Amino acid sequence: MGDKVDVLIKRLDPGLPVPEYAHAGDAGADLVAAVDVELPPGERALVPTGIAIALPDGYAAFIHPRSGLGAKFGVTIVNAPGTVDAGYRGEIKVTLLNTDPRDTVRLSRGDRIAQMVVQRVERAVFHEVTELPGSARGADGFGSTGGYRDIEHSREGA
Ligand SMILES: O=c1ccn([C@H]2C[C@H](O)[C@@H](COP(=O)(O)OP(=O)(O)OP(=O)(O)O)O2)c(=O)[nH]1
Ligand SMILES: [Mg+2]
Repeated sequence: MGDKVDVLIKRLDPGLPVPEYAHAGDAGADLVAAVDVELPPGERALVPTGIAIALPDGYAAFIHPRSGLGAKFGVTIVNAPGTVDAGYRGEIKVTLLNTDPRDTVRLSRGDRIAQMVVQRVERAVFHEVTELPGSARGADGFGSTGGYRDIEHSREGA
């Protein structure tokens, strides 16, 4: 196990558990929904988790989707990964999105809906320049290295 960092946590809803890592070595601690949530196809909801935290300076927490919710039901997070700043003392909330075009997804209070990764973060000092140093990639991006030609892509009815 790597370094550990102490994070203060306040339960805003004593009926819910504090976040837990499911296994030793997991990067993300699971967050639960504090309320029942119904997500019709294509809809999103801002879901409270019942917790607030205080991270040390130099850290942030990132709210990532759970792969199982994504793979089984198409549920993801609109602003993934959500960023929780070290100075934020409000309730952590998760912007769930149902990407499934047909099925409504119903989640219950206490269901694990997201995972929180606590990381050390650097603060940049920005130095404005008129010319940036050269690099191997330069301005290439957005598929410049290829690999997309064999991907099938079509629109219904077209
Ligand atoms: O998934 C998220 C993302 C953010 N937050 C909280 C913690 C974060 O510190 C605060 C602000 O987040 P962000 O900076 O991403 O949102 P913003 O739209 O830029 O709001 P603000 O103008 O308050 O910075 O909202 C969450 O609870 N969940
Ligand atoms: Mg912001």
